[in-house]
Amino acid sequence: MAFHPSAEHSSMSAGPIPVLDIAAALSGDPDALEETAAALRTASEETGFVFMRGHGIPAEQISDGFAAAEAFHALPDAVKNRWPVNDAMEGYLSQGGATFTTSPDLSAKNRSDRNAAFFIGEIRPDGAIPCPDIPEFPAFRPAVIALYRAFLTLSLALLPLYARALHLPAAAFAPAFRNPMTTLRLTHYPPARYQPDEYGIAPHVDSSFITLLAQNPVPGLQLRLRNGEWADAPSLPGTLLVNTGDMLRRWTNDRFIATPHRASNATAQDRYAIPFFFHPDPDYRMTCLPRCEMPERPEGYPPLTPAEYMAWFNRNNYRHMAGKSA
Ligand SMILES: O=C(O)CCC(=O)C(=O)O
Ligand SMILES: [Fe+2]
Repeated sequence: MAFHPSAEHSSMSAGPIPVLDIAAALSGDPDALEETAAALRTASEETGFVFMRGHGIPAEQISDGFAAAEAFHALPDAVKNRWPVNDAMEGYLSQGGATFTTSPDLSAKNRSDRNAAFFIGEIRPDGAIPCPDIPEFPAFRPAVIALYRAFLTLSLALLPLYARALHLPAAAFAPAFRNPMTTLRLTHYPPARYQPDEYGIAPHVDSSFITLLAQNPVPGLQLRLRNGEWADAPSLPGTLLVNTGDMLRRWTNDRFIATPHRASNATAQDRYAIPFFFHPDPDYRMTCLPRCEMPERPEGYPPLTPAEYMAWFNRNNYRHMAGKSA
């Protein structure tokens, strides 16, 4: 792993990915908020991925999440299929159920993605997290709920940083995230020998505003740099890997980039991944953010709601959603 510390924390990077310590900004120090937001602006304009340190989520909560993912996927199919993935994208999607194709320039003719995933969907208006209780595995629900809540709390706490990174008032995003669309995904990539055009997860950009990805001890994630080359994401213990999704890219009129990425498991061990996808409220109309106007597209993209975006995204990526309109 290439790791180049320097005097300025804002200019550290791990391989191609900048490393940002967010602790001081999250503590409410206004100078730290500005300094960290400036570094986040550069990372979001140039890389689209950033390792965040000082996020405050205990390592134990994350390792409990990985243990839950591993134990869930080890359950017999008959147990996992008690919660087949539904139209709200909640539940178990067995291998063969998805081919990521919403980025057609990246993945025109892919085979099915070689992963299975369990999706824990939207938090309910009363605050409940829709995670099933698995009698065969009682630790599952508490571990998943703790991690979901930690990721949700952190995502909300990052909004002032993203707002300042865009030169907006710190509270600018608050009205768009009153009841955010969020999904926690527990993915299993078994060891595999891949055919051409076959991946653990095919090249794609995430649908999200941002995605938080639990730091993964097993390699396999690659991102496509702006020069077109695919680079390995290094492992950086104690951090979270945060990337800009397509909604934030579109909302900022391409000022922040959504970087294509893909994952495969070429190791001899099982690989698990835990991304948390954070979107604005389903019915919030995203119109071009102030200061993101550009001469070639002065009004930005046409207004769009996350619900409309997700209907398109799910229809095109997941077999059971094909042909569904909302
Ligand atoms: O497996 C990984 O490391 C990343 C997974 C991913 O990109 C996704 O689920 O959207
Ligand atoms: Fe992704």
